Amino acid sequence: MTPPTPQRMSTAPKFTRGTLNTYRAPADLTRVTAALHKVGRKVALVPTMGALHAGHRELLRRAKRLPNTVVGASIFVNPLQFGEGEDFEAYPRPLEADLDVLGETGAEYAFVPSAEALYPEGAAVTVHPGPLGDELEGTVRPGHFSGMLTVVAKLLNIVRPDYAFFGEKDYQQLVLVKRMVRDLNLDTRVIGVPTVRESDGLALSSRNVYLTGEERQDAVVLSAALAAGVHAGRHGTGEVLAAAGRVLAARPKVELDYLQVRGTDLGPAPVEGEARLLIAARVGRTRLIDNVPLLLGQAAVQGVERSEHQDAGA
Ligand SMILES: Nc1ncnc2c1ncn2[C@@H]1O[C@H](COP(=O)(O)OP(=O)(O)OP(=O)(O)O)[C@@H](O)[C@H]1O
Ligand SMILES: CC(C)(CO)[C@@H](O)C(=O)[O-]
Ligand code: BAL
Repeated sequence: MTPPTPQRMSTAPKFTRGTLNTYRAPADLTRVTAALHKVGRKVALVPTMGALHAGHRELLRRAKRLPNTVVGASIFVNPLQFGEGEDFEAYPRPLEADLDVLGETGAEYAFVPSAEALYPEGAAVTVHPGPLGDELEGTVRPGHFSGMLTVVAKLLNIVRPDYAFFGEKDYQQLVLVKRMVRDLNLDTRVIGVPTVRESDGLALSSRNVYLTGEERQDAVVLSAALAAGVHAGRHGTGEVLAAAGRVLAARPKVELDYLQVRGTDLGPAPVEGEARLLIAARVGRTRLIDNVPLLLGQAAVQGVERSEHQDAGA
């Protein structure tokens, strides 16, 4: 039997772009993915806030590599994760262009709910992120991670995806989503995807469109500082932060919110081994975040030796 694709389902999609069907009502999409599961298909979800760029395309591309899997994305600018004075109203919403991108990448469904459809009675019951929700991004954006986890929990319950893809660019988000899925026994495998960057190192972000020409040049200091930190990994956390700080000092207009070394689970940094270096800063009125993996202590020396060995064609 040929497995049904969403466009052959009884719930009528709003319109079609290539193989893409767009659903606005949560119940319609739930019916479609349940039917797909019944015939043995897997489902992958890429949650987004739209304004799609090459970072999102990479998430979709990775999802498309899965066998026997129907891939789709949600586009929803979630009011619950924005604080007062943040850019909820200004956030770019180029829906038609986004649906074109999804069609081009071979996505088969887009979930584009309204706020009324997702929160018909408001949001009285929400997900509590635990202590990590108040650290790093949480210190600057109180309540952000509760709002983010609440909408992600809802999306996972509506779509029931076997796989959900998240970018490492929002590393704290990725760690918290993984933790929520474990702690609440949600039946989805969360897959993290490395950050896609511009050729000068700037992490792609929907918010980059806010930057003026001069700010765009300043913004490169975030990834440059992280690269300097990684380079200093063998000397330990103190030297990592000092090296990154020296690079940041060259762009005094960039205002640092935080620069921290943490463990890969965002617990305290280890003395030795795998860690994460995270940064958040304001460039003009735009707030940007970035992070990279790094090796600390002797592990960094061995890491360099290993990659030199590989470069030598061993
Ligand atoms: N440069 C990138 N590389 C890989 N994944 C990314 C990148 N940018 C965003 N993502 C991922 O895409 C998903 C949707 O993110 P979102 O729609 O908020 O885009 P964004 O570019 O991160 O926007 P924002 O400016 O709000 O941070 C998230 O999982 C996010 O981590
Ligand atoms: C995961 C997400 C779609 C939830 O609104 C958002 O935080 C994002 O785009 O990273
Ligand atoms: N990309 C993370 C979502 C947010 O900044 O609200």
